[in-house]
Amino acid sequence: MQIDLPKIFISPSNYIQAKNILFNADPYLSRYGTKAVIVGDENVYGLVGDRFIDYLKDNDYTVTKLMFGGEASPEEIQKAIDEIKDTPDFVIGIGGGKTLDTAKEIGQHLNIYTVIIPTLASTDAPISRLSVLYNEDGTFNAYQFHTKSPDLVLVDPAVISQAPPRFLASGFGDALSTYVEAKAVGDIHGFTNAQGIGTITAMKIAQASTDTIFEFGAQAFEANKAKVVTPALEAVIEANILMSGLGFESGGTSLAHALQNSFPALKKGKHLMHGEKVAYSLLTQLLMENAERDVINHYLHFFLQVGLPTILEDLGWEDATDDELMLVANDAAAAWTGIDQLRFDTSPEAIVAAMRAVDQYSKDYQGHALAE
Ligand SMILES: NC(=O)c1ccc[n+]([C@@H]2O[C@H](COP(=O)([O-])OP(=O)(O)OC[C@H]3O[C@@H](n4cnc5c(N)ncnc54)[C@H](O)[C@@H]3O)[C@@H](O)[C@H]2O)c1
Ligand SMILES: [Zn+2]
Repeated sequence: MQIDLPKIFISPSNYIQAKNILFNADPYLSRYGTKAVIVGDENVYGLVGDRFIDYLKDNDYTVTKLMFGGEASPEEIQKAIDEIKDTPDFVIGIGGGKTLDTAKEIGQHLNIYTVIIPTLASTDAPISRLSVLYNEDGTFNAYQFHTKSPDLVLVDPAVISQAPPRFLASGFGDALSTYVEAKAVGDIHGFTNAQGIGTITAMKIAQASTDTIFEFGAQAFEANKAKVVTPALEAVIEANILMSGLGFESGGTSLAHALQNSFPALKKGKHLMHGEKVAYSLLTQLLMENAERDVINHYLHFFLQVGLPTILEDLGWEDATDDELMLVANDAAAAWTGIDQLRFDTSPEAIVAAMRAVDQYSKDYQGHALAE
């Protein structure tokens, strides 16, 4: 007898969020052993990483420090693994999404515990059981799926509150896309990143992420500008990282993520963060789905409030030709095999049309908003 398509929900073993937890982490880390390897970049070591290593050493851990060079590429990951001589008990990734994806790869490769410490709420990468790999030139390489999710995700809002608000806004872009994309996948009973079909649980969590951000995002953004932790900031950190992470992984990603992955196909434009690319791609998906005007306005209004891209100029593509936009659209349409099953026209022509329509809609929206 054949089984039904399995509904699958996966998650990290532990998520712990508390202000100032980083320098009080010993009780939560000691269960994984005493021999740690830590991966971070120069910037993050300077901000908190080196002090954290001192804290670990003061608490009798032995620590091997690895330097992340900036790209989660197979080459760089292999280089990091080669530097590890003596198998540690656990790996700690500290920093942004690319560093964390590298740490997950190391944990998987060495078959050791994986501890993830995001110093930003810029993506939902901390939660997932996958790493997004890139080529050295920054183009997308592959989604690398692992056999287990992180053992511990340790989130310190005091650290995250010190980062520039652009990072938090990017996290809003990534997280607000989660429900819209999961819904599109759920509508066709499509496969998710958890390698099954979605659950009501994942969909409800994705919805909760959106609701939390719309309710507390603006206040949280201001708190982040002031570099302080407030209940609103704590709420959206949980929404950007935990809720969005659980929602996207077991709910599914669709057009917006396929599209943002393809931005490098057009070899010009501004350097954008993951969540910024997702934000523009989400607006594109909403127009392709023919979402109601109130829904589009809701997202657009919020994106403008927090400085997320809503016009082509924000991407550095104000003079992009249709042929150039078609490069991106073709790449997106080719990259995701399920794309043509979505319940709306996902042809490259439809993608380009929607990208242009977003630009025009936002310009007009802003014009009217200014005139009011
Ligand atoms: N694996 C997944 O499920 C998943 C999900 C979403 C995104 N991603 C990946 O995550 C990556 C994007 O991550 P990102 O947006 O965090 O950017 P990033 O990792 O490329 O860069 C983060 C930058 O912020 C700096 N930084 C870190 N903490 C800081 C702090 N507290 N203050 C100031 N600067 C700080 C870092 O030094 C780095 O330069 C992409 O590669 C994307 O594909 C993966
Ligand atoms: Zn994402």
